[in-house]
Amino acid sequence: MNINNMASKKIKVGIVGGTGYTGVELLRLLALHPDVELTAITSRGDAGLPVADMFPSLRGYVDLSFSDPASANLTACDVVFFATPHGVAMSQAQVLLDANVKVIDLAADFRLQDTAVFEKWYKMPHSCPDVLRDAVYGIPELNRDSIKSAKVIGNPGCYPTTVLLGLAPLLEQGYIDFSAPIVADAKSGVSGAGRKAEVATLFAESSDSMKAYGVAGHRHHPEIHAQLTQLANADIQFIFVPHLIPMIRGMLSTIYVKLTDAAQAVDLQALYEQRYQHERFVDVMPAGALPETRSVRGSNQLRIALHKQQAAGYLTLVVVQDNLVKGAAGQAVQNMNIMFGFDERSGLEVLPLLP
Ligand SMILES: NC(=O)C1=CN([C@@H]2O[C@H](COP(=O)(O)OP(=O)(O)OC[C@H]3O[C@@H](n4cnc5c(N)ncnc54)[C@H](OP(=O)(O)O)[C@@H]3O)[C@@H](O)[C@H]2O)C=CC1
Ligand SMILES: CC(=O)N[C@@H](CCC(=O)OP(=O)(O)O)C(=O)O
Repeated sequence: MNINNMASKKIKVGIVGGTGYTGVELLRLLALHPDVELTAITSRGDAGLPVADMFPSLRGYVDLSFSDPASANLTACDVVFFATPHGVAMSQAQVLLDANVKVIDLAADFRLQDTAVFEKWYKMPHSCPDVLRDAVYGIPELNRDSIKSAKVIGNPGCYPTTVLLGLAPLLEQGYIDFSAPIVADAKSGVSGAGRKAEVATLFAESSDSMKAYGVAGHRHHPEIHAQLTQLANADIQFIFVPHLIPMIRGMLSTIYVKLTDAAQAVDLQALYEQRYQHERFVDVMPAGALPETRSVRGSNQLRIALHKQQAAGYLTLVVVQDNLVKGAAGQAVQNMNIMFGFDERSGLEVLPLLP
């Protein structure tokens, strides 16, 4: 599609992996997007099934049926979202790019520029390093200008979005004392693990319990580390521990940082408010507020609160988001809006659901 026509004409959108949690979340957001025509939604096992038969929440809004990924007419789209496991998008990206189709991958295929690091953590070779080189890491509040002209977006992991947006204002000003490691203690609802059947996410295993996991190493550590290093222009020590908690959606990250002497004389609350004042989807709450995951459920909002820590010189940040929205599908739609010159808020002005 010619970029000059974009304001008037709907773009054709394909979703590979329409039966998973981020896939159905993309459908929920895109079904009401004024500039989008849903064109192809894939499933390997349920090709031919009307989407609304699997997801009654979409009855009356999505009248397409699933198509098999091998026969779906994805090259007729303007953009294709991959809401699939790691490794799927990179196997198809070049064919789509050759057909002038933009790609937004919700998995990790285009997040890590260092292919050796990707291969170590994802246990597979990277099949298209050339495409990766031109891909943009899709956090609009940090990379908006690059996203505008991107053809391929590596949509961030859910945990990294909370940590990076939580720390960006301090890193940009050089206000973190790197003599102590940055610590991020993060919690996710079970939808973060996807819809596929797994013992760990069975009701009886996860509904009345809480656990840390990936303590020895989680694949979001190198993703966060790479972005922090870039933002800080310095190598930093970073400790990250994710936890699974008994709720369906939502993510809360508590981040502990040591401040430089200079930062301790600064009004950091004012710094954060100023840094994010024009960002529709980042809310800096009043100093000392206690953000709750239910305050963002179903919305693309991410909320941050600053707390001066009892230990001298430390700051604690509490960040919440919905892992399926700002942590995945909502951020992907925000990226699409920027890539196609739409209003960044289109399809995303959804209020959080409470209670
Ligand atoms: N859940 C979350 O909170 C977040 C997830 N992500 C990432 O987004 C991606 C999707 O996650 P999520 O929706 O939770 O995962 P799900 O397990 O819920 O869904 C995966 C989807 O991929 C499809 N699929 C699986 N293998 C293939 C394949 N080889 N070719 C084509 N389609 C395939 C499945 O459909 P079918 O079997 O019908 O073909 C299904 O629709 C993952 O990479 C995940 O890491 C990122 C941020 C947050
Ligand atoms: C609760 C839970 O299991 N969460 C997932 C992270 C979801 C996500 O963002 O994953 P990707 O980086 O794989 O896209 C996990 O820790 O594996």
